[in-house]
Amino acid sequence: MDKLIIAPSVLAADFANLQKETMMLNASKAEWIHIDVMDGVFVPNISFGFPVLQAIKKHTSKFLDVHLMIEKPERFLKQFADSGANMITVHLEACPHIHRTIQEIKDLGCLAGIAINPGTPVSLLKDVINDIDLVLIMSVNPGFGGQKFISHAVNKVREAKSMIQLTGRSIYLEVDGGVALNNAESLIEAGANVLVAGSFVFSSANPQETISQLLHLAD
Ligand SMILES: O=C(CO)[C@@H](O)[C@H](O)COP(=O)(O)O
Repeated sequence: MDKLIIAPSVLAADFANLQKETMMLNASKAEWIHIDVMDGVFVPNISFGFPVLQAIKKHTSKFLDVHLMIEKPERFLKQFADSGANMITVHLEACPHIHRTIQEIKDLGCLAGIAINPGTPVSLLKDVINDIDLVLIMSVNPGFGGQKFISHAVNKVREAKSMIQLTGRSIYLEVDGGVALNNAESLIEAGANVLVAGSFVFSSANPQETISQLLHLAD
């Protein structure tokens, strides 16, 4: 099995104490911090943008995994890269010229990821899989934290894993939405190597311990 990475989603953090929450993640075993950007158009919710990313960047050296749930993300790639993104993931459904968008992300010095919604087949990644660094399988319909995990995502992870193996390249396989101890094991078994967890981490009594528990599933 590849090494497992936990990427807590700060969408579920206490925004009034973002510095404290970031410090808590710094002291945890989470290697990445997941940043959910929503525009109220691609998804029916608005979260935050550059100032929040910059504020988090100021207090961490962790890998910042930026998930853009926005229409035409190519308009803002440079600002996200300049604000501290290490990975920029865009939605296949939101990009009319996906290949160009991937190239732009890479030219900015970031890793490039593609996310697909629960209703989007994995097979649509076939023509871009060789160009990307990460596949993000959404296990909820994007827009909100705290939703119920859609179990079909496990089959999609398995399918994406096979597609990745055929490339012979090392590509992160991430799952996002409703991830918790009761489904993480099946996701890991199916081939996921990055787990995003928002409410499960931040609503727990001991978020650092919860992150460690998720990581131990891969032992
Ligand atoms: O992108 C999204 C939601 O659209 C996610 O990153 C959620 O923020 C994950 O939250 P939980 O489902 O883990 O609470």
